[in-house]
Amino acid sequence: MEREILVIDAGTTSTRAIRFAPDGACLGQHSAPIAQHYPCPGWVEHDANEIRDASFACARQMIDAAGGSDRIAAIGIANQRETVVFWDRSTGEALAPAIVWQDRRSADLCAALIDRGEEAGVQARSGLLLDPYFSGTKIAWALEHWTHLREAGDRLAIGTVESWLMWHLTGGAHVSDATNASRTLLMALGSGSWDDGLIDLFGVPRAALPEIVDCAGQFGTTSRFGGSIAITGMAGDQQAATIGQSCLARGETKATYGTGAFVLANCGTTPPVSRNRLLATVAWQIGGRRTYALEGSVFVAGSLIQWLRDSLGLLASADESEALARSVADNGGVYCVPALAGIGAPWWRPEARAAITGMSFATTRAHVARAALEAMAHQTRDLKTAFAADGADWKTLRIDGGMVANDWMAQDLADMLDIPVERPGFAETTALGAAMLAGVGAGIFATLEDAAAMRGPIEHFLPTIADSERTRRVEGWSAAVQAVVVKR
Ligand SMILES: Nc1ncnc2c1ncn2[C@@H]1O[C@H](COP(=O)(O)OP(=O)(O)O)[C@@H](O)[C@H]1O
Ligand SMILES: O=P(O)(O)OC[C@H](O)CO
Repeated sequence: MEREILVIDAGTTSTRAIRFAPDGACLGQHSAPIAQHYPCPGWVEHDANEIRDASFACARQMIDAAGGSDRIAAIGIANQRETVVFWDRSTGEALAPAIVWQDRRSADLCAALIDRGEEAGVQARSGLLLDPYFSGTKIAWALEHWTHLREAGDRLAIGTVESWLMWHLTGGAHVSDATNASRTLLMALGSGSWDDGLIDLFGVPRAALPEIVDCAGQFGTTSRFGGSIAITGMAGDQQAATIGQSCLARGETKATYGTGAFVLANCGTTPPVSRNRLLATVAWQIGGRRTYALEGSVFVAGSLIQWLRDSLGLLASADESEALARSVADNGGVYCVPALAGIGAPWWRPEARAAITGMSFATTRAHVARAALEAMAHQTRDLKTAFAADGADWKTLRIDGGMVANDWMAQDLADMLDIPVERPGFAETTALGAAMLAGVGAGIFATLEDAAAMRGPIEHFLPTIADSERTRRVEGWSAAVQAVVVKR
């Protein structure tokens, strides 16, 4: 019997372990929720120990189900990106809460750096923008406000979530893969190394940072689950999904609709330069050679549906949004701009706040639910315009993530983008991409193209609506979005 690949996918709201056969068949999965902590408005924290312990408990369960560590050929890791962990090298203990990608606490620092005229230089070197989303200003904030981190001196280790998990899996390897490193604001995009100028700008002690490594290779072994297992794949979750969607050729594009929504277009082996406030990022690095992507990051996607359900009590379940959207002929003039955590690409306004516009006494919760789902297509369409202006127009869009179980939304994306939309039968594309990387790193596959044989069947959604209807809806959305995008 062929041995399996185990993936740990440490996401924002949950972490999971998934078993794959080398042919791509999913052999089992187990997940655990991750508690979200909101100590102040705009702050989002995780307990780093919980991420580690829950991820490893899921992994142990799946390894036991597989029949023990001997049955596992390799481990791959995918993770929520930008979230930053601080720990003590001598004990391995977390020294502070993990500051999550959605956290806005460094908004003032970003604004000050923008006012000082730093953004163009930062973008030219890192491919990113000055937004609290990225790890660099979160680290700067933590070092300024949490004095015990500075006092830890040489004992301080800083890393993103894969780095934290790798440390504990291997018993002390301090590494980060190039995709995760490319989200920190500290890496030079062209060279794949830490950038001294950026490190100085954010006041980060270089010795606290991990070594930047490939996404596939022999990164170390773990004995946590019995016998020794090699860890051979590692990538940020959105880059892993790009690989899992087999966006391996230039121009191929995917969109993942989970807590947030993230669109990545393969841009080949030269770092792209955005003139339309998209991000340039590493898609993967293998053999020291980087493939790049342009990215549009939308901060609020599935979390909008969760908010309608949990905070407003407007939905009984996330699934109900589909039945409600279908129950009305149109949105009744209602538009929802989900800037609940500021608004990301292509506007990048951390101070923007959400709005539901166009309501009357005739408005029902079905109209609001429909407007919330429609917001996904509208936000994606705005990104499509920005990508096209940056020379990366999409011919088709490959979609995945928890939200795309919603057939109505998948069709609405095809209708509003006016291109075919492809949805894989197997939704866990992030884990699949990490398994593909681990398979390459373990030598099961020679290349990612070979590993793409793990991908299963695809379902297609084709545009059906008239141009006039699309135009009418776009005009309504544009008016609503203009009302929330606060000019600096
Ligand atoms: N049928 C559905 N319609 C709309 N949204 C959904 C549906 N099912 C799940 N969601 C949303 O998808 C999100 C979960 O997706 P997932 O990819 O698991 O997220 P993440 O990996 O970011 O934790 C939740 O925010 C949930 O509200
Ligand atoms: O955990 P997810 O799937 O919402 O992904 C989060 C992203 O990596 C943030 O950049």
